[in-house]
Amino acid sequence: MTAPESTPGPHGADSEVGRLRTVVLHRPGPELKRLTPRNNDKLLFDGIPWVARAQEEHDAFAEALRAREVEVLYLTELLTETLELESARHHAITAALSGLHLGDTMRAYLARFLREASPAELTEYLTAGIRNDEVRGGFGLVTSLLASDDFLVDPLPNLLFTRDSSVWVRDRVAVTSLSMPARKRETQLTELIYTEHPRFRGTGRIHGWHSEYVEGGDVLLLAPGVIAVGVGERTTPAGVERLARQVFQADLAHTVLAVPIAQERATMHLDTVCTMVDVDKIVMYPNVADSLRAHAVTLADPAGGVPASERAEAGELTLHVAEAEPFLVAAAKAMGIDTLHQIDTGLDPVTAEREQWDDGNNTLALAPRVAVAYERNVETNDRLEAAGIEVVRIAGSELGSGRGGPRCMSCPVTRDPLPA
Ligand SMILES: NC(=O)NCCC[C@H](N)C(=O)O
Repeated sequence: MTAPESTPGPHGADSEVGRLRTVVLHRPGPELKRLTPRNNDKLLFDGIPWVARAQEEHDAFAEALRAREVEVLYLTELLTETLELESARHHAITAALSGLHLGDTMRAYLARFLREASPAELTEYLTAGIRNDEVRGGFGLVTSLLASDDFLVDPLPNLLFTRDSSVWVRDRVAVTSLSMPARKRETQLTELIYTEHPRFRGTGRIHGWHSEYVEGGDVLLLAPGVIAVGVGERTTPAGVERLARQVFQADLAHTVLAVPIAQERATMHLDTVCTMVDVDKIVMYPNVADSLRAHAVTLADPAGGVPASERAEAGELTLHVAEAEPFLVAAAKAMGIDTLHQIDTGLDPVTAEREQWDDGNNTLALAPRVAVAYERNVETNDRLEAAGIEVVRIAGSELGSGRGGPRCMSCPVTRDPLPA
């Protein structure tokens, strides 16, 4: 079988706010129906979403993007198209069955079963998972000893948050490496799409799911050449070092700001505390604003005359790590602007805390000064408007139960470059 022909790119993004052209979303599907009060914590949801309503909310989000002439690509459609290719099917099935919990009998049965599935069925099995009581063969010790509702292939309810499993940096895509066990398999799928789908085949890649932990929600393209990376519950110090080396080597950035954030669920990613809404404006959780600091990481001796790619080959890529400075100061310096203006979430600490929890800071910029935000964060949205930002409000009562907002739920594939 062959996948449909499609015209590639140009794809890429060099900021958070250049006009958004193409985005990858995931419409919530059967994987959300796997959530129960017994497994929701492990699967990183704070509640049990009403799936039909979550789909309605998500459709309205996609419609708001299309109304602004943004091309919406769906992850499952890309995956199904990718799985029309025999090599992709083979990789996907092998990776999904690599877990040591299966045992040989069940693994062999599932491999045969999945090989016979159509591309659309295979997409569903890979995303919604397979439960022990759903299989019709492969019975043996593992089937008998596992509980009937144990998963043989885990569901991926957090696919909804397409931001985290890949990030475009200029014309390269970084397939990320997710730290939480419940999310690890997601990047097997994004890597497959970017490797095999005709639209993306040949795209230059950095990072990868075997690399040190970096999650897309921690990566903010503050300006062309300047990337902020949160280091906390998800992205590790080694992860930001690896990413910095790769972006310097490929000449994708001149500065990476390593930003320590509290290792807590409320601040799991940098984009839960701040997101860019204009070339020089950031919406930020005021309760952390004063304490947020950053180490500017640059290439040591960047003017040494030898290109970074050659120095990397020679094993000589030395990083310079500056002393930590207040985040806004370090960011403005690296961006070459006088001030990175902060817009606060909420008016008082309690409102700010509530709206931060409900992803008030997690906005998706469609262009400079135009951002999608959850409607529920009334105070933050008012403040954004007072600062001259057009707010495109969407409902998120069900979508938000996984703790992610419009930025988390979107992977920008193409943005217009910012005017020089
Ligand atoms: N960028 C983001 O902040 N993504 C939200 C991810 C939520 C998901 N339930 C998680 O815990 O990983």
